[in-house]
This record gives sequence, structure tokens and C-alpha cells, in this order.
Amino acid sequence: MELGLVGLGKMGGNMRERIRRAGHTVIGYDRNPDLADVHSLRELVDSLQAPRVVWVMVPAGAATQSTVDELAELLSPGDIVVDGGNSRWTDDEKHAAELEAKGIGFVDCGVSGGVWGLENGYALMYGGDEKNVAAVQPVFDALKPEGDFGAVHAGKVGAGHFAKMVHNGIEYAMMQAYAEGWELLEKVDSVTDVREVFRSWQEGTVIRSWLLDLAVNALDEDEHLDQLKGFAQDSGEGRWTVEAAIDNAVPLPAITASLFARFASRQDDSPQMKMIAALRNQFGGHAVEKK
Ligand SMILES: O=C(CO)[C@H](O)[C@H](O)COP(=O)(O)O
Repeated sequence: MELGLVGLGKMGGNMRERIRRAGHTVIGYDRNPDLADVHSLRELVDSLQAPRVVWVMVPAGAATQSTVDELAELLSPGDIVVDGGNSRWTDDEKHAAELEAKGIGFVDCGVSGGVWGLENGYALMYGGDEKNVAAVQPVFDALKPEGDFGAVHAGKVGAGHFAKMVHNGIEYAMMQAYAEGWELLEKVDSVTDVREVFRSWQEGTVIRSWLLDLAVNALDEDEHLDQLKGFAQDSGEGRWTVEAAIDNAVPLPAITASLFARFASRQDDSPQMKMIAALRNQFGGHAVEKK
């Protein structure tokens, strides 16, 4: 089939290649002309045969919104837009309604696989009507990993991004657990080769995983991570997972703690620990460290 793909960065560029390898035609648009096959969204839409499928793979929020707005003006009734970015699931219903007013279908799709997806395939979680999902199915089949798993029609519009958000929340907590265990192993004198402990865990253990494999890769590049600063950003999905947990009164202590650990990583000196130190000093005369 033919697909229009908007956004040819680290994810979109490799996805274009994987879909092409499966024998489909992909016409890509990106603001960077060096990456693009066409040079405007209008040219992209004009290059596709109706009914068109246009997959949007741009950053969540304003960039996705403006792309959906523009596509709503350019596409025709019967066409379909897929949002494959890491959009907040609450944006999906808005996008679906905006497009439906013009007779354009909408599917949301959470995509996982990172820079390894070109070779390994991308895990896909999508939401939308059966009819719209069926029209995009050849692209899902091209992108997904080989084998029985790796793709799911998770439910109605928004379900794909909700599932991907929870996936990323789990990712936060798993990474935090490996990171905490690694720090403790590094701290004690009795363990003389932490990297080899991590490597040994890759086979046979209860905690083996792809994230563990990637941790070993990172330690092979920099055994004690000396070249890195202990600073971690976040892109939104951890926060949205915690917000959804609050809305639904579901306790998520591990995921919430892993999000807050990233916030703490951005502080050179903890204001709240100054208050703790001050209070211990006030009530118990405990020593404080001064600048
Ligand atoms: O979706 C992903 C992996 O599954 C992305 O890599 C994600 O953007 C990482 O999230 P964060 O920046 O919040 O750590």
C-alpha cells in the first residue's frame, strides 16, 4: 500500500525504511529538506492516491496539533490520519473529533522500539474503529516484530496511547530498579566486578530483560558510567501515568518514585534536604553541613 509519513527523525526515518523493506510505498515529509521526499504537507497529500493514510510521527503536543490541523484542511473524506508519536491519550479524542468533522478517520498508535526498531521491529499499541485499523493493518504488519506478539488493537481511540503511556511508566520503574541495584553494588567493597554481575544476570535470572541487556551495553562502553552526569530528563509519559493513577485512585508507588527520582537528579543541592537538616538541628541540635 501507499503511506504518507510526516516526521523522519530517529523514529520516523527508520520506520520509513522498514515499511519500504516490506514492499510498500512510503512518501515522507520532514521540515528538514535533506530527509524529505516531498517538501510540504500539501505536496505529500497530492502525491498519495485516495483514500490516503498519513502517519504522523512528530513530537507530542504543539507539533502534533499543528500537523493534525493542517491535515484536517488538506485531506478528503475517507482518508485516515495515524498519530504514532508519544501523544497524551487525552489529545486523541480531540484529534479524532476534529478530523471526523471532515469525514477523516483517526487511529492513535503507541510505538516502542527506539533506534533498534529498524532491525528488530516496533511494538505497536493502537486504538480506533475496526474499519480504520483494518485500513492501516498492512503498515502495522510491516512495522511489528516478527512472531506472534508485538502488536495489539488495544481498544477505542486513545487506548493505544494509554497503553504506551503505561508501558513507559513501567519502563521508568524498571530502569530505576536496575539503577538502584547498580549503585548499591558499586558502593560495597566486597563486590569487585559489578559489570560482570550485571552480565551474569542476562541468562537464567528472574530479572533478565532487554533493559538489562542495554545496561550491560552501557557498562561495556563506560564501566562505571564515569563519563555521564547523574541527570535524567523526562518527556511526559511518566507524569501522565502518575496523573492517570491519581484520577483513577490506583496506587503506583514504584512508578511515581521513579519519576520523582528523575526530578531529584536535576538538583545540584536539594532545597528540601536543607529544610530537613535545619529542622533536625532545631529540634535535636544535630550537626548541619554548611556551604
Ligand atoms: O517511548 C520511548 C521508549 O519506550 C521513548 O524513548 C520515550 O520518549 C522515553 O521517555 P522519557 O524521555 O520520558 O524517558
